[in-house]
Amino acid sequence: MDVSTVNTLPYEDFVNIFGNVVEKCPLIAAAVWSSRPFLSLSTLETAISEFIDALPDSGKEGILRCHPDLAGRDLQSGTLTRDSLEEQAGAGMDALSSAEATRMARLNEGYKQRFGFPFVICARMNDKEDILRQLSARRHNDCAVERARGIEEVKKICRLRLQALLADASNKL
Ligand SMILES: NC(=O)N[C@H]1NC(=O)NC1=O
Repeated sequence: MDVSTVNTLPYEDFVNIFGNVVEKCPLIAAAVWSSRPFLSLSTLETAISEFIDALPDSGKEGILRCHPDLAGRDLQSGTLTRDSLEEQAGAGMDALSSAEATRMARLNEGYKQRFGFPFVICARMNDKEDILRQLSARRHNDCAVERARGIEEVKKICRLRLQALLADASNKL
């Protein structure tokens, strides 16, 4: 699907297609629809990024809270979104040894208790070892640093999801 097709989409279709580029935050797609026409994929990405940046800290934390834990309850119970499942499986989150799974669960819990939102990282850009290393290191940061860091990761996830959607010929309307 090319950007000129995207610009012709009524908001219902736009939200159906782009509603999960930020995990479980269709409101963001619904909001940036007003910024059409987009000159390119990167203009759409910039509109999303600017919308997120304009949110108060509580809104940014809300976005982080819409993300499932890595190797967490949703993965185990099969309730991840399709995007998230592909990303987590690609990083080997569905094939952790029991020692790794225990370590991940303990670190995720500690992180959430400290910050009140989950550890977020772009799983497509990291393998299992990177994820465990970064989770272990980032839990010592200040809350403001982690809020900003998590949002940077959300934007990376968003960019890769957008690229995949626009590359997918089956999205040609
Ligand atoms: N918590 C967290 O980072 N979740 C995710 N990251 C990613 O790339 N996909 C996710 O579900």
